[in-house]
Amino acid sequence: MIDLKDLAENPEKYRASQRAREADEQLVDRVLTADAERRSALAEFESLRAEQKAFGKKVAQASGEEKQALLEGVKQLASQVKTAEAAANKAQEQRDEIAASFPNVIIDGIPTGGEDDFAVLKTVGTPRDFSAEGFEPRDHLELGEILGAIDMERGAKVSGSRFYFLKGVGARLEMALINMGMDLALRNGFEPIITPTLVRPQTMRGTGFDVEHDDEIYRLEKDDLYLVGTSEVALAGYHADEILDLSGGPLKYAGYSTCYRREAGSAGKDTRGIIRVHQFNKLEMFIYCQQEQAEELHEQLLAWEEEMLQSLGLAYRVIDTAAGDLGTSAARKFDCEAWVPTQGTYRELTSTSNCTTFQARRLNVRERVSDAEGKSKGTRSVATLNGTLATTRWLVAILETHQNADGSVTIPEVLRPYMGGMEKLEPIQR
Ligand SMILES: Nc1ncnc2c1ncn2[C@@H]1O[C@H](COP(=O)(O)OP(=O)(O)OP(=O)(O)O)[C@@H](O)[C@H]1O
Ligand SMILES: N[C@@H](CO)C(=O)O
Repeated sequence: MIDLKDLAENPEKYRASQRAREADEQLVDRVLTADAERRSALAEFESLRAEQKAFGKKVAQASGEEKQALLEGVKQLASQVKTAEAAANKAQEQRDEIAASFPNVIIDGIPTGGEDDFAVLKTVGTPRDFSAEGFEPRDHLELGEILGAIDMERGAKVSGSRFYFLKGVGARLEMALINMGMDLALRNGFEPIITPTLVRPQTMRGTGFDVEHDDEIYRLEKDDLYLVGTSEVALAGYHADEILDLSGGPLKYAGYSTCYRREAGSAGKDTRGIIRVHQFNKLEMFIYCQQEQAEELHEQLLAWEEEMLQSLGLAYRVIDTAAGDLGTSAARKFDCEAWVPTQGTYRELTSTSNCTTFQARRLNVRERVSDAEGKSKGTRSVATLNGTLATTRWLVAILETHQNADGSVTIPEVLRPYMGGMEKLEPIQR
């Protein structure tokens, strides 16, 4: 949820944000109008309530015929108060609904426009030149099959398209990657956490998902529960309706979960292998912090993602996502895209978002504030941030980048301790 007081005081900032997102800037005026209507309906209700109270006193003091006459007025007033209360509640609901549809206000200076208007912030590492090495690289699925690591056919037999089995060294490689990421997170003060993957609608909505219209989300109708596409959802809901003590620094969680995505808008896209699947695993960083710390911690999240990518020997670039591709909750988002040799292009492996106070407002996560003398000044919203530390999709870049002409794959050194010291994945005999 945006800060409605700030919107009322600085409407132009919100209009500019909407323009940068290529979204409807008139939404600003609709929120302002809905808020004015809410205030006026509330004022009408309160004034009638006051009148009703005063009238009640008058009736109590009256007697006989005068009282009988006044009682007629009591009935009439009660009915007016009821109508005004219903109108005030409705106006409040309408204001809340329209305000909830307003996306986060962007951080000044990020690229404007849509999906293709990102800015490349840097490119790190050099893509491996297979033609110079004299062999044609195999794609991750071919490698996965000859290594006995990925089985798409049986995935489709059991669950349908975009499902797969990770097995043998494939299963081990993913676990190794997650454990390596978890160790990095632990070194940097994150608390490991395994989250629920089914959440209530209010948790989804609070995180910024439009459960009524988002086709990406799997829903369990009978139970009114949603399967998460990222543990960010459960981690954002974790401290809902709480007042946090951030005096000792930010709260940092490293959440591990399976993620589910319908990929409804991706028909025909990435149909081969495990780039775009309905179910994958992810290690997620999630931070609750003071508002002033959010931008610096966002850079830090990006740095941890880059540390993972670099230590695995992957070539990648970092992009600053354009406003129109941020999603509802983010004010700024950096993606890291790793080079995928057989696609001759960079593909997204990580995404880190600064959601400023947007999710915290919706989920009512606050902290206490005090003045310089330590006198309490009430509470205010915290900021939230998230970032990907490892996912199943990383196997695509790792397998393709580190493959050898004979179909084996050299395991990056940093992963070896997590794979019992193994140095190479060897093709299996079938
Ligand atoms: N359908 C999917 N299959 C496998 N991995 C995925 C999928 N969707 C997302 N991921 C992984 O989760 C990370 C974070 O998800 P995010 O929501 O940023 O993806 P996205 O923007 O939908 O990415 P893309 O459009 O490239 O699928 C991605 O960087 C990727 O590693
Ligand atoms: N939760 C974020 C970062 O992983 C996402 O899914 O994009």
